[in-house]
Amino acid sequence: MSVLKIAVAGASGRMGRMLVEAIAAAPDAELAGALDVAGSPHIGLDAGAFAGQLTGVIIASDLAAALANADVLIDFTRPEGTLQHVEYCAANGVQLVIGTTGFDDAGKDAIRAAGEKTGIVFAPNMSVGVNVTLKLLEMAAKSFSEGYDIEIVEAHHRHKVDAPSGTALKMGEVIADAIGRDLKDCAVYGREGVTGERDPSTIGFATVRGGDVVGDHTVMFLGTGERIEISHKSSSRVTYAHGALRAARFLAGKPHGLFGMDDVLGLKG
Ligand SMILES: NC(=O)C1=CN([C@@H]2O[C@H](COP(=O)(O)OP(=O)(O)OC[C@H]3O[C@@H](n4cnc5c(N)ncnc54)[C@H](OP(=O)(O)O)[C@@H]3O)[C@@H](O)[C@H]2O)C=CC1
Ligand SMILES: O=C(O)C1=N[C@H](C(=O)O)C[C@H](O)C1
Repeated sequence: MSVLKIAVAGASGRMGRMLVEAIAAAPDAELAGALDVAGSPHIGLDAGAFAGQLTGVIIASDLAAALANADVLIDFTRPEGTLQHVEYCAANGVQLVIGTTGFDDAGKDAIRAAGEKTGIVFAPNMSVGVNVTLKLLEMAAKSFSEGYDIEIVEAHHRHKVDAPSGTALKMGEVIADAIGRDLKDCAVYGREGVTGERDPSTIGFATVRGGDVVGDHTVMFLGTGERIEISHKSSSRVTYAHGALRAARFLAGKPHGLFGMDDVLGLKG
């Protein structure tokens, strides 16, 4: 069995810690590097220290050194950090699994361009459940395109820095595509004051932040006399970590190309 050598960016973060644990538990994967930002108090610690299971890999801030032995970098950090990593990986043939959310259009374009040089899986949510939910939403949206108002509600922990979540935005995009709308034209991000009656062509978003909510998403199709709700709730970040590992395995033998979790999970079409 060949062993996949994986480096983790944001190794001391909520997802980074979970990824280090998941890699340690996987028989076909090995932790090849652990990155964090220069100045982080976690630089110099063993990457497994948070889980009480030493890995022998020290958290460092030198990108080239951390990636020297890596086939793939798994990155759940912040857009500005991820984009630096993307540039380096594209130039040096390191594959990437990107879970970071909150990119602007220029950031997404940079990732698209990097996909011509190295293999990349880029998805705002790596859980199997959310990606199957996206398929359900595509189907539902086609049936509820007339006479139903569409609203997306998401809730996350108090530490989350971007809103709406990348998953909520992806849900909006999938629904808009399915019914021939452009999310850029029809999204409404929150309401306040005298808003007037609801425009039926819009897709509304509402954001809740608080406590330790791992990640909840509900799409409502609100009609006359009935309401359909499609929900996904994460109870542990392990589901994202396992999805990211599946994405890293999927990239083996793919020298370039930009892929989504629908490619990884065989959900396309
Ligand atoms: N696709 C998916 O399935 C999922 C995506 N996410 C996304 O992943 C990202 C991280 O989430 P989470 O782990 O909760 O966040 P955390 O804040 O817990 O962790 C972020 C990590 O990235 C590091 N970091 C911050 N800024 C930079 C930078 N400029 N360059 C390099 N590293 C940096 C942080 O270091 P320090 O602490 O020192 O600042 C920390 O180690 C978010 O965008 C989130 O939305 C989260 C869960 C699932
Ligand atoms: O920040 C998080 O925690 C999460 N972020 C992702 C998002 O923005 O959709 C995925 C998941 O919801 C958890």
